[in-house]
Amino acid sequence: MSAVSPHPSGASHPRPQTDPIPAVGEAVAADDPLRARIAAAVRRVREQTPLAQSFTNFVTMNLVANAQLAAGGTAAMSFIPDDVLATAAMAGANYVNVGTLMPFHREALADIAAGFARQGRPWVLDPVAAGIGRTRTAILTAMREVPPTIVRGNASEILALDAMWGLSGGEAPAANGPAGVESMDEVDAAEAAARRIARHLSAHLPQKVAGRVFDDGTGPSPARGAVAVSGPIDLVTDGETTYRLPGGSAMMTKITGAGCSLGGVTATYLAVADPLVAALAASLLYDRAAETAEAASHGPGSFQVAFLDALWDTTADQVAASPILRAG
Ligand SMILES: Nc1ncnc2c1ncn2[C@@H]1O[C@H](COP(=O)(O)OP(=O)(O)O)[C@@H](O)[C@H]1O
Ligand SMILES: Cc1ncsc1CCOP(=O)(O)O
Ligand SMILES: [Mg+2]
Repeated sequence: MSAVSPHPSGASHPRPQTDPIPAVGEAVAADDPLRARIAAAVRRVREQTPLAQSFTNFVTMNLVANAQLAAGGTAAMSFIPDDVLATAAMAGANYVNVGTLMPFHREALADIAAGFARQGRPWVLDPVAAGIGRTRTAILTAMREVPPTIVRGNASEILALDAMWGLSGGEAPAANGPAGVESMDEVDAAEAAARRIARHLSAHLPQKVAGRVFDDGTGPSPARGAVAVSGPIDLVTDGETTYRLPGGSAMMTKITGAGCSLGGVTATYLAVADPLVAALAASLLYDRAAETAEAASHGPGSFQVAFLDALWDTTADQVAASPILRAG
């Protein structure tokens, strides 16, 4: 379907097409326990208003905070290591996004990642524009030994991080490389890299993170990290199983911060759920909210407003009832 949105001036601006794309895998059954865990995470965020702290870029920081609040959480943005680590002691989870870099970020983020590992704090990394620039490469490379709990990025960023961390055992996965903050690679091209990164995160989970038990009694399962690869069909994996999440709206590519704020909301869910459920719940909430927002808007400005409202309005049952495909 490619709706052409009539512009008030009478001009028309073709909207990006959200094509129904066949995805691989078998449909997760309506009564699968995973769906109940996803619904419980969405409800817990709305009931508990968890704090997820963000060290994030200056371009989309406001949308990150507003999306976290619309999903039911609270926000705090910090940059100085002692401030970040003091706040981490009271936050349910944390978020680091390397979109815009300043000279002090290299030392600060090394201290922060080491502090999260030492304190056993869960955190999400969005490796924005991974592969671009010596400073960003040094920052992301240094995280290899003190990695996050979840990585959320587009396909090019995931491929670049896998290569940067040397996880492919020398096999250089074919990658087109990022075009700034946008992806030039297909989501499925990043599946093997995402699974390798998820297994690396699992092997480095601090005991305090791995041992978390949640209100619904879930955990500590064999705790695993998770990787979310965003795009036309999102892909989420814990390194053992891969889930594909069709749907959403291509209008998300016309607002800046869709991916950054998805990382922030993933951290909000990580405060109350295990990494896999947190990554699934956030990605599914975004897809359902984007569909609602596309139907209620006529351009990127009204889309972003409608999207925030839809993050607020989409119910736990709607998120849990989403199309989810599971592959080995
Ligand atoms: N072509 C598309 N169709 C539907 N949803 C999309 C499309 N591209 C991106 N999205 C959605 O937009 C959000 C941000 O993803 P993406 O644009 O890949 O991140 P980034 O902005 O970090 O590159 C995700 O929720 C993703 O599902
Ligand atoms: C445009 C831009 N430049 C540096 S960070 C940023 C925002 C990227 O946001 P997203 O990855 O969500 O599109
Ligand atoms: Mg991004």
